[in-house]
Amino acid sequence: MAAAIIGGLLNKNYSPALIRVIESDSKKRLVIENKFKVSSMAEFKKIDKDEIIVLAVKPQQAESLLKSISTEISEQLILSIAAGIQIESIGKWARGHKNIVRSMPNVCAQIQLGITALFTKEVLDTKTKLAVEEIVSAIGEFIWLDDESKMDAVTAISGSGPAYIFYFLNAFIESAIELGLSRNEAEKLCGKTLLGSSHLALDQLNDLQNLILSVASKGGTTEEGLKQLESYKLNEMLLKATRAAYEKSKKIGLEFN
Ligand SMILES: NC(=O)C1=CN([C@@H]2O[C@H](COP(=O)(O)OP(=O)(O)OC[C@H]3O[C@@H](n4cnc5c(N)ncnc54)[C@H](O)[C@@H]3O)[C@@H](O)[C@H]2O)C=CC1
Ligand SMILES: O=C(O)[C@@H]1CCC=N1
Repeated sequence: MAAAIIGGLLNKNYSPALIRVIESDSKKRLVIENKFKVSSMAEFKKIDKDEIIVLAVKPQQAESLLKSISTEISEQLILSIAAGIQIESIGKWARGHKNIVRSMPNVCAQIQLGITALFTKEVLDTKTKLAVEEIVSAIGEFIWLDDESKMDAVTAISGSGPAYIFYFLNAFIESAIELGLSRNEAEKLCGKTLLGSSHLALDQLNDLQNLILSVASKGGTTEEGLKQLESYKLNEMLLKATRAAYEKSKKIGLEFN
């Protein structure tokens, strides 16, 4: 995810000289240096006052990392993308640090079509707020949340969501092959169907029922397909899947708090 953010910033003409990467894995560090031409190091050295620290390690790695750098940081802004990790925990591990924004982007950031939710308990000054918004705009769109507890739902929906869509697309392709199409034909037809449908739906998200009706002719083929989706209760499956991800996000938060 950090690489997606760096790629987005460079794409927006950010100077590589403004970005420093801290990556403990030497192989990954080399890849990042070669790909993005940014400087990188294995661990934190001195951090300037106006640098923004993007916390992009796995939730399980956040505590030890923050504790190890807590003496290096003063008022710098920490922008966390770690799933489940609450602002209170980040503050505690960073010795009472306050200047924290919690966020949840998604993997579509890799092509600057991500959506990021942001939350802070602080009243950010205009310059800091703009800087945060500039970072997340580099990877797509963003929304500010009014309550940190919503972050668990966001994680389950737009954070994990791309994986559900990829899962669906994979199954869709497999079905197409089962019906006699070649893999190439199946990938092209299913991929473009998902892309076109997404674009069409984005303008009419409050009227999806009508869009469904516009495809499903009375007595036609789509009706038969939809009947199967209904009988296997796809909507209930989706609710179960998102609820499980939501509960896991809450559990991570409680585990580490
Ligand atoms: N992958 C996704 O689609 C999304 C991930 N996230 C969140 O983003 C965070 C990162 O996820 P990924 O990029 O998938 O994980 P990742 O494992 O690919 O990246 C984390 C990187 O941090 C490095 N690292 C770990 N401890 C370190 C330390 N002490 N000092 C320096 N570097 C250290 C690791 O070597 C690794 O390269 C997670 O907290 C995840 O919850 C959020 C939204 C979407
Ligand atoms: O699966 C995860 O835990 C992370 C958070 C959202 C997407 N990936």
